[in-house]
Amino acid sequence: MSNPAASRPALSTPLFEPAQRPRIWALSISRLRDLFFDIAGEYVERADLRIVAHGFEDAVREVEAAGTGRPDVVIAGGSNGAYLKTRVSVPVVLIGPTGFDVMHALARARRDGAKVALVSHGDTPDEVRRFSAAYALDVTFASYQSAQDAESVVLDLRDRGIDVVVGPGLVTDLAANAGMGAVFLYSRASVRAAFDTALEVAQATRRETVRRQRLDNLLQHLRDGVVALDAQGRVEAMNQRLASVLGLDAANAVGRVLLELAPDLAGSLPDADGDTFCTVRGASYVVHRGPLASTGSAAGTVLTFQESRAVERLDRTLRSRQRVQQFSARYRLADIVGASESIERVRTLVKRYARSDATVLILGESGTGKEMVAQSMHQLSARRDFAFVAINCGAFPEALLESELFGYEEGAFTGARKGGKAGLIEVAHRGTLFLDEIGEMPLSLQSRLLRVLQEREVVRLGSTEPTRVDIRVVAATHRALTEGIEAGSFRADLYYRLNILSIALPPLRERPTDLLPLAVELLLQAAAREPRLAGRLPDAAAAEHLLAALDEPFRRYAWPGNVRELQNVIERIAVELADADALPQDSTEAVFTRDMLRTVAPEIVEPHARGRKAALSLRERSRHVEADEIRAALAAHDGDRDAVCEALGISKTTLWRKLNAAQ
Ligand SMILES: Nc1ncnc2c1ncn2[C@@H]1O[C@H](COP(=O)(O)OP(=O)(O)OP(=O)(O)O)[C@@H](O)[C@H]1O
Repeated sequence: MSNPAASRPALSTPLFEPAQRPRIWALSISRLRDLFFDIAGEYVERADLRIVAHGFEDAVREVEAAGTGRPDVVIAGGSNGAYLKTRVSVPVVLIGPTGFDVMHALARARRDGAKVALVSHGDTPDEVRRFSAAYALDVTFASYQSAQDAESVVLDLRDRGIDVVVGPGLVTDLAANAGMGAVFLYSRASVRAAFDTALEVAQATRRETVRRQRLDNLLQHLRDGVVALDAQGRVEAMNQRLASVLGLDAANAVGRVLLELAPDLAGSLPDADGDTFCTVRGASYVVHRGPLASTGSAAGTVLTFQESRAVERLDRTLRSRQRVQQFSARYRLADIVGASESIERVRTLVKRYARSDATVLILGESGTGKEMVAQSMHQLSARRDFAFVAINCGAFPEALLESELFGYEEGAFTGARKGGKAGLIEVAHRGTLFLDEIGEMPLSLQSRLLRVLQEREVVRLGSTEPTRVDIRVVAATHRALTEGIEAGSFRADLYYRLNILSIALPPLRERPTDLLPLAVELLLQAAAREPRLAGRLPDAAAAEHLLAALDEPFRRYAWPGNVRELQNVIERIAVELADADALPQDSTEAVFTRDMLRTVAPEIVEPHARGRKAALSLRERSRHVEADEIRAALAAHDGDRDAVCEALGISKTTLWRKLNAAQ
């Protein structure tokens, strides 16, 4: 079996596709051309080879006229090669005679005549002189610099009695014309060596060209303006982006001093490596300066120009993203407990409205689960992968609510954070914005919110630039907004914008069948948080068994605080249960739990009993304890409400409510 790796070309000598073979031109107007033809056949597979019968200025013209079809490298000998080297824009490989060539040519010349001259372009190489001395050869050395020179050198040698001339093509052609003997200096080996070198140079040039093109492409694709400068501040490369910013032609800029091309930049570019702000033609840029090191030459500089606005926008997006992580919906539809007809209706509406993008108004007394419904709807909607942002419109003073909702630019007001801040409307982009207690929103903000709903754009405080937002708004209220409209505290047009779809949440007292299932679920949740209850309430059946005796007093109670109030009662029961040594296993159970209820919430068991006052004061006491705890946490967290909510495991709304409830 053949080994495929063996047939693979070595990496250092890549084989080019026919269309990509290096283009090599061999240029000569002398007998050198015959040698080119002789060995060209050996290279046709590896190069796109052309033998051109031109030399000197004609050859330069031919090469440059070829444009993109220009050779990658040219091969030439003698004075022609030296002439081309400084005049064509591609590398020139010179054919040089080997020591063997010289020896061989001189030996042949001696056979043809007694007096021999070796004519070389430029100075005669030292090794040739040494060789000739070592073998006591009687050889005259002569050299020429240009084609014109060559003729007079040859004629002079003839006049000096030289019989045979050894030299490059042009010299031997002239010698033959002058009736002298002529021995061509170059052998096949020296031409072959030149071809091999040309191939290597061409391949390296090709690789370099490809690399340069890639780099150039990369440079052109950058959204920032980029310029590379040499140690003297001259442009080595500039991308189109920066050329447009500076109003320059990128190609013409290369080789010229940047500050002469764009004098406006003088004084505003960074002096050392780092960043600075600079204004170009009315727009502000963040300019970064970095070193451009290259071996063998003084270090240059690379400057990148980033539009300040783009940096700001990016910063905004990043900040928003970070905040989005804090804004996610915890509740799902399955968390909504209850099998009553009214709760089933709520579930149906949540599912239906989740498919729509229209604004929803949720109506319901405090603690009926309005936020839970809003979160469930978000979770079921196509926006579920984006933020669910909730804000209690009654929980903040007007100025704070405004900056929280709409965000602000740096310097918009005293104390405005550096870099500004995205408002919650922006944070909710592509997600849901839940405006709790919308009825409490101050009138001035109602107008701004209305504009956001109409235009789907938000303008930060202190800014004039609107930012597009794609949000779904869900608002909630515990009081009839129509009353607010009549009282002049709520805008009618905003009400109609909000009340497109609506869900009314029934108070707990209107769905007595949900009481026990809710109590069971809440007790299991409380037990899960209470290590002393671990294992003592293994499942819903055990919890239901324990709470069954409370169903009847629960049904008689009005639950003004709805599910939240029930939650508090169950929480207290859980604490009592945790304190009790063991749960009763027999018929004393009902007495046990009712007694417990009487202790933790006497107002439920005996609504009109004397104990009510005491019970209320008990509730008040617990509220104060909670509020004190929250205040202590706020002090410990330097007033950072988010941190406090995180630490205490409560929502911002709850935090606000608990603080207010104890007032
Ligand atoms: N049907 C339900 N099933 C389970 N838990 C519920 C249900 N309804 C409400 N809750 C719980 O009651 C508490 C209050 O719910 P939520 O905060 O959603 O009410 P709200 O109507 O938004 O209250 P407020 O108007 O006071 O802000 C939450 O802890 C929630 O988990």
